[in-house]
Amino acid sequence: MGLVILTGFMGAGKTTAGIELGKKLNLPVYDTDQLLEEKHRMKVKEMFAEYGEEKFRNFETEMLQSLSDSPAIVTTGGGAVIKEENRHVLKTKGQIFFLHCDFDVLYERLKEDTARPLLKEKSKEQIEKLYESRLACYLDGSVTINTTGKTPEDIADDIISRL
Ligand SMILES: Nc1ncnc2c1ncn2[C@@H]1O[C@H](COP(=O)(O)OP(=O)(O)O)[C@@H](O)[C@H]1O
Ligand SMILES: O=C(O)C1=C[C@@H](OP(=O)(O)O)[C@@H](O)[C@H](O)C1
Ligand SMILES: [Mg+2]
Repeated sequence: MGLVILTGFMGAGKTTAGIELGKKLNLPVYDTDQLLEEKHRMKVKEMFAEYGEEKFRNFETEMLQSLSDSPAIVTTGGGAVIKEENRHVLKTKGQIFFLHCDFDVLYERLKEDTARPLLKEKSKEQIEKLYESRLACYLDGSVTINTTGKTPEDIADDIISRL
């Protein structure tokens, strides 16, 4: 079976749906941001502030490479699939599901957020540009799950029906 990997833009509900999926499939759930926070003993936001995005991306690549391919749910950070190298690693370890969500819905979830460093001081238009620039990476090698208007439980059920 390998890993069941959730990707998608910030706010798509990867972390939340992954927890539901783990409960339903009785599998462990690993959130790569949480693993990085435990390993480096600081929040993602602090890693960006202390080391910058490039170094955070290197930490993220190391983390993805270190994942075992034993059955588990892996919820990634929204930028984990930007690098081709990372997409390749994920494809070899399991099945990738892209949680697609309409941008306006995502924006409503993200507009008050202060935990995600990439949103800081960005306009709606700038965030939408980032979303659009990443779409091809999310689509690469993945099964798309349309999440707009669905609960985390619905999303987990949809993923299970495609396993
Ligand atoms: N299916 C959903 N419907 C409505 N709100 C959701 C859904 N999934 C997640 N959320 C909410 O959206 C926000 C972002 O969810 P999160 O799981 O952290 O997304 P991600 O890990 O993809 O960035 C949280 O406030 C969460 O409670
Ligand atoms: O899209 C991104 O580049 C990021 C998404 C975040 O994870 P979520 O997608 O879980 O918010 C986190 O990894 C970091 O803030 C960078
Ligand atoms: Mg998350």
